[in-house]
Amino acid sequence: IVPKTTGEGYGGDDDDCGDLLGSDLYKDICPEAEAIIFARVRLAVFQDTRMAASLLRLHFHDCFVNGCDASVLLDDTDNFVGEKTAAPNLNSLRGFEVIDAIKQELEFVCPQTVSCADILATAARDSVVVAGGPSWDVQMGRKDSLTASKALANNIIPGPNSTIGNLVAKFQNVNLSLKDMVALSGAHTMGKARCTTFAARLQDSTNPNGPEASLEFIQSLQQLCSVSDSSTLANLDLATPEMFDNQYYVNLLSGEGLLPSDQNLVTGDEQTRELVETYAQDMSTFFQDFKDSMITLGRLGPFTGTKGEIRRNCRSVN
Ligand code: HEM
Ligand SMILES: [Ca+2]
Ligand SMILES: [Ca+2]
Repeated sequence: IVPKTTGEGYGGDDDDCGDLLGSDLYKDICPEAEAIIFARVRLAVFQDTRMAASLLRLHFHDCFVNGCDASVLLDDTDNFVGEKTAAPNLNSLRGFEVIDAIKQELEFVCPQTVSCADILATAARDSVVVAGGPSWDVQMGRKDSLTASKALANNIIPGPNSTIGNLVAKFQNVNLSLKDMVALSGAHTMGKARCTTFAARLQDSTNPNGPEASLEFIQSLQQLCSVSDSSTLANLDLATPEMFDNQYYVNLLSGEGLLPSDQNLVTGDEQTRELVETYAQDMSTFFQDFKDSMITLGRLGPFTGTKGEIRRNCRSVN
């Protein structure tokens, strides 16, 4: 395995952070692990199709903050503040119970063997597969953190009103490229967002720099969000919200991206617009780039080496 060389503690080949150990780590020590995770993800998505989106996002919000170490799963306690109450996560992240159920079954079959961080990475992959997207081998061997950082979660995860410069900077901050950013944004081909996250779109039916959203699209959002209920949701992909496909990019080209940050991929920068055009035209290029970037995302360390552990319960340190 070639570790990604990075600075700032990301990448996992410095100090005692360890490294990923390959995709067949559990073959001998917990051969049922991947089948158990897949079955649980498939069941969860069957019961609630949005769960595929939610599980994918959990892995993203984990990896951005101190790497893929399941920090996002730690519950707050009287003397510990985790990441769950950070602005990008609060009243927004879902799927914790699915991860709990997977962990419980794995602890029964092979105690303290499969890390919560590896479960997150695998559940994210399986969610994409179940929703009709590409598959890839998940590199295993992440350890679970003993800590979390609410401050970092607040600062490092991009928000929905980010400019293109902001988006690129926040991805580059964790050593992900502009291309990774555009490809990974394709995750918004499924799932939902609250009205508060796209309020800026309700005003902006005429965008001087890019494709003009149809009045119908903007009006339907205005109507949806006119009810003052902070939990009202819209589909991130208005056409195929439950399918993992390249429709998200097609929507962007017709001005029908939901989040301001989504639409900025077309209006804000020539390089990102060209990638959007490529992915809108060619699903297989999108699938290839998406899985490459997911593997890169999943390699964000530290993998915490001797400092980490394999939690028995994903919500708390041992
Ligand atoms: C490029 C910068 C990104 C921004 C600004 C962004 C922002 C957001 C926002 C505001 C929401 C709605 C949250 C809510 O209303 O509760 C959302 C949902 C979502 N995001 Fe992102 N996101 C970005 C990148 C990503 C990436 C890289 C992934 C995964 C690889 C991802 C996966 C998702 C998914 C699947 C949902 C729907 C979740 C659900 O329905 O439960 N996003 N995102
Ligand atoms: Ca983390
Ligand atoms: Ca879709």
